[in-house]
Amino acid sequence: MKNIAASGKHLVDPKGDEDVSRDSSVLLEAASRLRAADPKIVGRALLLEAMVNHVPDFMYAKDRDGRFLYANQAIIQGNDLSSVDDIIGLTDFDLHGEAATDARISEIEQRVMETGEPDLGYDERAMRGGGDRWLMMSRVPLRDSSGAIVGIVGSSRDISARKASERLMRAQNRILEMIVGSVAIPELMNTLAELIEELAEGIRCAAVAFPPEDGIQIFKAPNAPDLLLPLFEALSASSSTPIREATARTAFENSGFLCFEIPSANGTSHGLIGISSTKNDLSRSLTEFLAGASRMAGIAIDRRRAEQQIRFLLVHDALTGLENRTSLEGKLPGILKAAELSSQQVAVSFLDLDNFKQINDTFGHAVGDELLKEASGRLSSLITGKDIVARIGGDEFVLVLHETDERFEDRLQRIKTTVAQPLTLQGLDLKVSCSIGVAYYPSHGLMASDLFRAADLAMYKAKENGRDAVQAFSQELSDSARRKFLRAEELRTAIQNDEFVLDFQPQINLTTGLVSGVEALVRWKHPVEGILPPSEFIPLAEETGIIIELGEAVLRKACQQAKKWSMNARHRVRVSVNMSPKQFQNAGVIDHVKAALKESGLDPSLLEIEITESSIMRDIGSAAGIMKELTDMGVDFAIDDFGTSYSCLNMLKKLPFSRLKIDRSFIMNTPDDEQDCAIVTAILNLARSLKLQVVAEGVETIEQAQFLHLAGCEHGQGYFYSRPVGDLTIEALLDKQY
Ligand SMILES: Nc1nc2c(ncn2[C@@H]2O[C@@H]3COP(=O)(O)O[C@H]4[C@@H](O)[C@H](n5cnc6c(=O)[nH]c(N)nc65)O[C@@H]4COP(=O)(O)O[C@H]3[C@H]2O)c(=O)[nH]1
Repeated sequence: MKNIAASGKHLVDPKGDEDVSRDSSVLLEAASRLRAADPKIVGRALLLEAMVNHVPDFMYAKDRDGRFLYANQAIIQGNDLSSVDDIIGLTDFDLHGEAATDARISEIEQRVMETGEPDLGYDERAMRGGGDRWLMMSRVPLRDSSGAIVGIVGSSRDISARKASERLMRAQNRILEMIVGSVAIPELMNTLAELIEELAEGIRCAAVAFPPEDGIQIFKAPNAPDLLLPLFEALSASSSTPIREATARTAFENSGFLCFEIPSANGTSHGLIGISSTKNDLSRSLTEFLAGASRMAGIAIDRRRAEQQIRFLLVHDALTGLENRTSLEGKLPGILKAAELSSQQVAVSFLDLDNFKQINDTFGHAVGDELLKEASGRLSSLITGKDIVARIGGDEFVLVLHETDERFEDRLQRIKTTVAQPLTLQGLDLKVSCSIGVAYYPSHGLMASDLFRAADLAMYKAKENGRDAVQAFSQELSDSARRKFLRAEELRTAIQNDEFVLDFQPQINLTTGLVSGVEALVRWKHPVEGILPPSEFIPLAEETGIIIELGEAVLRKACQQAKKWSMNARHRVRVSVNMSPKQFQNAGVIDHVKAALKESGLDPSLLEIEITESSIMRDIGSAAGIMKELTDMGVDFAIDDFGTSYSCLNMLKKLPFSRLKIDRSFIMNTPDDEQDCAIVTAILNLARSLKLQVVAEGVETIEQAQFLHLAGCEHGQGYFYSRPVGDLTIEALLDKQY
C-alpha cells in the first residue's frame, strides 16, 4: 500500500485493504465488495477501469480536500506521470502550483460539494500546455451510499481546437464588419494586425500598406518586433508598387516572417501582412485563415478606396482632379456672402480653350485629355488662397478670384498668357490660346447664377471677337445676347413660315465651258429686312441647333428643284447642297437625305453633299459609315473649303469623296501670288493621285480661270462665271448651252 502520509494528508490506497481515508467511504465500499471476491464484481470493476482509461476525456475523482482519489490515463499522461499511484493523494496545487490557485479550481469544487449543484460544461484555460489550451470542465458531487457528499467527480475535454476555430471565426467576422463598415485603412490594418496576434500565443504581426500615391504605411500589433521598422523605413517613398512590395517582402522574410499579400481588385498589391510565432510553427488552419484574411483585407481596402473615389468624384472632375460644378455651386454663395460682409469684390470668370474641339477631333481624345490636364495644372498653379478653379465641362473652366494687390484684369491677362504657353503633347508641339469672360460681384450680379450667366456671355463675346482675349461683362453684351436670342426665335418662325429660298451658283467645266453642276445657297427672305445672306443666320442656326431643321428644309427644296429640272433633258443638272457639321453629325442625317430623295423622286446621282473637314474629324469612323450608306445609294460627296482647317490627308484616302473644292482664299491671289499658285498646284496633284475631281471656288477673274485650266483643274465656280442666281436664270443658262 502506498501512503503519502509524509505530506500530512489523508490517503487512500486503491489496492489497499486496511489504511483508508475517512472521506473515501465510496471506495471503501467498493473495496469491501471486492474483498467479497465476487468474481463478477471484480470483472465489472476491471471493465470499468479499462473503459475510463480508454476515454480521451480527462476523468477523475477527488476527496473533499481536493486530493485525487482516482484519475484516468488521459490525466496521468497529460501530467507526465507514469501511473495512477503517482497522482493519488495529490492536489492540483501539488501538480500545478500557483496556476491552480489562479484557475480557482478548489473554489469551484468546494462550491459543488457544498451546494450539491453540479458545475457542467464550463470552458477553462488548461493549466498545462500553454495559454491556447482549453478544457470544457464538468464537476458533480461524489456521494457515498448514504447520499453524503464525500468528494467530487470531474471530467474535462480538450476543446482547444474548437476554441481556436472560434477565435478565427470571430476575427473573420470582425474583418467582415470592417468591410461593411468601410473603415479607414489605418484602422483596418491596425485592427487586423491586433486580431492576428490574438489568434494564438506567441504570434507577432506587422502589416504594411502601399498607398496609391506612393510611400509606405507601417502597422504593428503590440507584439510585432521593432526590428522590422528600420527595414521598412528604408523603403524608398517614391518607388513603384512592385518595388515597394519586393523590398517589404524581403524585409519580412529576412526577419523570419511569413508573408501574405493583400491583393487589390486591379491585380496590384495593397500591402503585405507579415507574421511569425515565437512558440510553435504556425498551424495549417492559421495560415489558411491568414491567406483568407489577407484577401478579405484586400476587399476591404478596395471598397474603402472606391468609396473615397466616389466621394472625391462628387465634388471633383475625374480627368483633371479640379473641383467640379457641384462643388463650385456649393461654395460660391458662401464666398459671395463673405465678400458682402467684407465689402470686397469677387471675379467670376469663364475660361474656354480656343479650338479645343478641333484639336480633339484632329489629334484624338488622348491628346485632348492631356491638354486639359496640362491647362488644369497651369490654372491651379496660378490661383491662391481661397480662389477656386473648377472644370465645369469639356474645355470650360471657372475661376473665382478674390481681391489681391494685382488688378483682376491684370491677373486674368497673366492667366491667359500662361495657359497659352507652348507645350508638347505626345510628340506634338501645340500652342493653345484661351478666351476668358469675367463678371464682377457685386456690380454684374449678386447671385452666383447671375454671375455665371454674365461671365459665360462675356466669354462668348471674347470668342466672337477672335478668341485669345479677356472680355468683361457689360450691359451692351447683355443687350446683344438678348437680340441674338430674339433672332434665334425669329429663325425658328421663319422655318415654319417657309421664308427660306435657294439661289444656285453654276459650276463650270473648265475644258468645255459648260455647266457641270450647281451649288444651292440658301437665303432668308425676311419679311422686314429683305433678302439676308447665309452669313447673317447660318452661324446662329449652327450655334443654336436650328441648322438641323433648316438644313432639312434646304435639302428638300434642292431635291425638288433638281427633280423638276431633271424632267427636262436640257435642264438635267447635278445639285450640290451644303451640309453643316451639326447637321452631318446628327443621328437622323441618313433618314433626312433618304426622305428628301424619296419625296422628290430625284435620281440620287443628281445630288451632291458638300461637307467641311471639321464635320468629319470629330469621328471619322461614324462619318465613313454615313458616307458609305449614302454613296451606296448613288449620292456624291464633295469636301468643301479644302485646306482651311486642320486637314488630315489620311481621311481623303479613307472616305468616299468624289470631289474636292479648293477654298476661295487660295484662288483669290492667283496667278500673281507664287505661294498660292504652288498650293493650288499641290492640291491638284494630290487630288489627281487620289482620283478626285476638283472644283476651284471663288474664281473672279479670267486670269484665275486660265491659271486653273492650265494647272489641270477640271471645274470652276465663282463670280467670273456667275453669281448665285434664281432657278429660272439657271434654266436660261442651261438652255443657252444647246
Ligand atoms: N467673294 C466671292 N464669293 C463667291 C464667289 N463665288 C461664290 N462665292 C460665294 O461663296 C460662297 C460659296 O459657298 P460656300 O463656300 O459653301 O459657303 C457658304 C456655305 O458655307 C454657307 N451656306 C450657304 N447655303 C447654305 C446651306 O443651305 N446650308 C448650309 N449649312 N450652309 C450654307 O454659307 C456660305 C456663304 O454662302 P454665300 O453667302 O451664298 O456665298 C457663297 C457664294 O456666294 C466669288 O467669286 N467671290
